[in-house]
Amino acid sequence: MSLNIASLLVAMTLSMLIMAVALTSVMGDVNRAARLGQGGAVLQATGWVLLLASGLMVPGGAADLTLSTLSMGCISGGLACNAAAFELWCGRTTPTRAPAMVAVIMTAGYAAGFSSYAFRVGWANGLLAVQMALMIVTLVRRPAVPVGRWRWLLVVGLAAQMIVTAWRGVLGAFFTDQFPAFLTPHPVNVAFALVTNGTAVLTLVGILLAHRDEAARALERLATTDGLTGVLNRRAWLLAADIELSNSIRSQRAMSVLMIDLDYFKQINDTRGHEAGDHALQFFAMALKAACRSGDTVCRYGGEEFCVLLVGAEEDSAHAFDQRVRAYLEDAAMRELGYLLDYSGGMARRAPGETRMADILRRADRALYQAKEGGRARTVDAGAPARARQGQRASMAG
Ligand SMILES: Nc1nc2c(ncn2[C@@H]2O[C@H](COP(=O)(O)OP(=O)(O)OP(=O)(O)O)[C@@H](O)[C@H]2O)c(=O)[nH]1
Repeated sequence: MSLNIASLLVAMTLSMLIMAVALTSVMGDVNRAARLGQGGAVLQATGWVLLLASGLMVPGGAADLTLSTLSMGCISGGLACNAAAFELWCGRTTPTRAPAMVAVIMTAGYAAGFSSYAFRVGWANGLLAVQMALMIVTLVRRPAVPVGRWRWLLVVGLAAQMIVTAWRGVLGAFFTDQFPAFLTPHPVNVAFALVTNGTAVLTLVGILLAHRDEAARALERLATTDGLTGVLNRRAWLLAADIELSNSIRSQRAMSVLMIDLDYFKQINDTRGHEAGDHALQFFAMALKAACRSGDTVCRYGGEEFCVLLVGAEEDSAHAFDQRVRAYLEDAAMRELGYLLDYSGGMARRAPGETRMADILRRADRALYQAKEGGRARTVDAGAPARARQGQRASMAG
């Protein structure tokens, strides 16, 4: 039986090692969260190798103390890495330090109390169970970004591992005669080896799925946002605008569009360089976003052209938006860019019965052209025709 638990632990360690190596080699170039996940897998596998190696040393000797302490540091450090990885994947940008602090306290306490078997087994397993509880809390809390159902799989695995780990600690600390050595074939020890192995597999699956989720999100971001300014690109904005147009028709809500073209932008590029031009575009996109209310959407329509969809905005609030942006530019452009930045704008609103975004945009574009023709640095309001043309009404009915 003692051979069985030893072989179980060796098999578990081997599979952890294989998974850690596979994980680092198949994932390629990865972000911080995935690196932490890989680091966690490598540390835990190393911890178990060291723990098994410590069993070959003279019990209680210096080598046993060193290897066992290092193994505890690796195992709990690995859990702390995984906890941080899961937090990042759940969209929390600054992971809590609690799991890492527990790892440090556990390893230090383990080394200090190593001479007492009951203490070190109770202490180490108790605090490892606390780390698992912290990871469960991380995964159960509502994520800040959409996360797949994989996290519930991990929660179940971690909960099982936490229970057997805590139970193992209680046995070692208070019922030492039932669990007098690392390889004692107590059912809880066997369950511990099996569950730890199962959770390691689940963690690997979780890491890969989370990595896939994140790659999908990154792809979506790339496909929908403008790389330079971070606002929506034209395609994504037009999709969002169509949805908003339907909402606006259904709820009889107003909707305005402001089409913007920066004035004399070519001069900025020509006199200050392309990088300064890029910086001006970023600054301007930020100014537009800052002036938006919740629900409004900004896009880079192309080159130095932007479009803003003002949800629920009648004439007054659309003009107020335009004024806010102009006031901000007047106040901040010189300070931030070292020169004045201005724009021409064309504004249009949805007419009653109007169902095509293209028609609203066409009016806004015409108004923008008039603003340019009129001397720039102004916004022309095309307003909303009293009612949509006959053809538009027909297409609505169809
Ligand atoms: N730096 C930078 N310049 C860009 C980018 N996209 C377009 N441009 C430049 O924007 C300039 C637009 O020039 P024009 O269409 O003549 O417009 P303008 O100089 O603003 O003149 P008006 O619109 O008539 O006031 C061109 O020089 C483009 O190269 C970009 O991503 N970065």
